[in-house]
Amino acid sequence: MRTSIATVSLSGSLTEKLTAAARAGFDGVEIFENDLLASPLSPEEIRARCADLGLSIDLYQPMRDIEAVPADEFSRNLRRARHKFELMRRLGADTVLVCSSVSPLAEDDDALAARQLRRLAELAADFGIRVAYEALAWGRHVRTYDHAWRIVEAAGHPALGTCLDSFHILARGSDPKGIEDIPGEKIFFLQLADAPQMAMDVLQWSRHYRCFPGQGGFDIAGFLGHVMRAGYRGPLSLEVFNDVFRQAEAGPTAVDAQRSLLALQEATGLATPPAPVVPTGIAFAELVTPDVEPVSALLSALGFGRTARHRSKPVDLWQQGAARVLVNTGPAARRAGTSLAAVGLESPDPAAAARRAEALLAPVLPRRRALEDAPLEAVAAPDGTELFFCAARPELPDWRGDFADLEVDADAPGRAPAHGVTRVDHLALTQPWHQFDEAALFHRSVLGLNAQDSVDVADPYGLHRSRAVTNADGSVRIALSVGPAPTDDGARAQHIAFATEDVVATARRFRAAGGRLLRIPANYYDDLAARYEFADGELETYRELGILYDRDAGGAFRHCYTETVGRVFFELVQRDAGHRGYGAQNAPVRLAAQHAGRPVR
Ligand SMILES: O=C(O)c1ccc(O)c(O)c1
Ligand SMILES: [Mg+2]
Repeated sequence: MRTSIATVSLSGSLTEKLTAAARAGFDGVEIFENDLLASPLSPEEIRARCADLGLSIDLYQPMRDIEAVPADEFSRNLRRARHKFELMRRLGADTVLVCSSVSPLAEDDDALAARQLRRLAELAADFGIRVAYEALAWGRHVRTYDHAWRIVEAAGHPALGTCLDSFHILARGSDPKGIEDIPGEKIFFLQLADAPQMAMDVLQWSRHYRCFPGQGGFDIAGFLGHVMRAGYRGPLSLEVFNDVFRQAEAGPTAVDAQRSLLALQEATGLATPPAPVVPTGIAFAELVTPDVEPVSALLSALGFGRTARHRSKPVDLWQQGAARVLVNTGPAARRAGTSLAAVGLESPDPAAAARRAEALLAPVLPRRRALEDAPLEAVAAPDGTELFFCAARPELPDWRGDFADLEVDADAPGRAPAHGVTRVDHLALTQPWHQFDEAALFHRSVLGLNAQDSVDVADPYGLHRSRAVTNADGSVRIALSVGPAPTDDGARAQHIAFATEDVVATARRFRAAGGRLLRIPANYYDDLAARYEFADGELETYRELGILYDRDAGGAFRHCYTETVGRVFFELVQRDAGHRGYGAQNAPVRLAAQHAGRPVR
């Protein structure tokens, strides 16, 4: 279907918004009046710019406080409307949105509203314009879509129809099934927005927290199903008022928006992009570092062995059990400092995974490879992390073949789980402040992972939000989080959590090998003692080592942390099979301990 986006959803000047919308593949736009008023371009120039960019102007909006008012007020409203219709003619826009009145002058009189909207539609028809009447959730008298439709029906004019906006309908808890009773050709326009579930004033909710479909808590796919069954054939248009998107760069926001519509159309059967190929494991995590000594020291103390070296690049493979860490000291390291730059995802079909990613607008990365290297398909996540799709099947070319084995003597740490690390439990990636919702949608739609609920985590200097995305059996877990300060994205922490079946034993071996664990305050253990009953000596052991403890219905979660190198630190995790969390309970204590251990900012 045709896709459209309201200019209010993107940041920047009108020109920047239009350019971003066109580049992201939108077919049209809703021009918001404020964007036009603030633009130095004339309506004719805006029209020409849109035409050059291949964008149609699908809607002009909003026209406010028109209907159900005293006669003298209404004649002033008609005068105002005539001005706007003349403007729309210059702009080449043929549909205007009229939202239900919030004016104290408006009367609770549907017959009057219908008569005046009919009069407005007659005037609009003279200009070849259609009027789409929308119920604002906070309208003075008209707040529901069925009420707005009753008035439109009573007015009975061909140039008057209704505009359905998913936010207004779902935020009020209206049953969207009744949409199917509206004739499709009378639904003149459809606006889509999602929002996180919140208990707050609906106007504030709408003006600050709307997000793209799939990023909030509404069933937008179910909603769209009703609209399609009603027979609507106009564009799918996004109208998102959001404090973060207003500040973020328009280009990436527009791509995020288009991705949300692709995923939505897939969910409603309106489009069939290549199916998701869900990753089946973490093949490797790749660190880049200009400072290889502390990274090597940490990995050695954790029980990893340097088992292989890339044949043509300055990249070493460190391994323990099925946990593999690539340490890259090449040019990227000098740019980025020590950071987690790439993740190898085991994929049952890497080529199909890449096709899916491309169809969902993930930037496909050039294959940087030497002649003999396995051709790895890779895309960039919103935070810049490179995701490699690695063959999980032995008969396909494998990244591992690019590495030549190093001599590892029988007793040295290496492939055997020397200190008890068996695999990667999860990766934790702090996102740039404005990309949290985008990141969750990206990992769900591009990779086919499931997103868990978002949790708030208090840091001494602000609030973090964290949301995990996982595959069904938990062999791929990525914890996405966002830090407190909008400008403070210089130090976005990242960590790799390694699984062990005995965190106490692994932690002890780590310490014996010279590793240092993050110190946790005694108050934390006093609180643990109050909350849980432990076996004799168990709590004392945790206290001694700095092991944190959490529990849910599925079992226990025990974990501890190493010191930080650059942006990166490591975690050791002992997870009972049924436990689904990541120690969110303990994260404030961990964050405070990490702040205490180094200067803040
Ligand atoms: O917040 C508003 O006023 C507003 C205006 C126009 C719309 O289409 C809408 O959904 C909300
Ligand atoms: Mg709207």
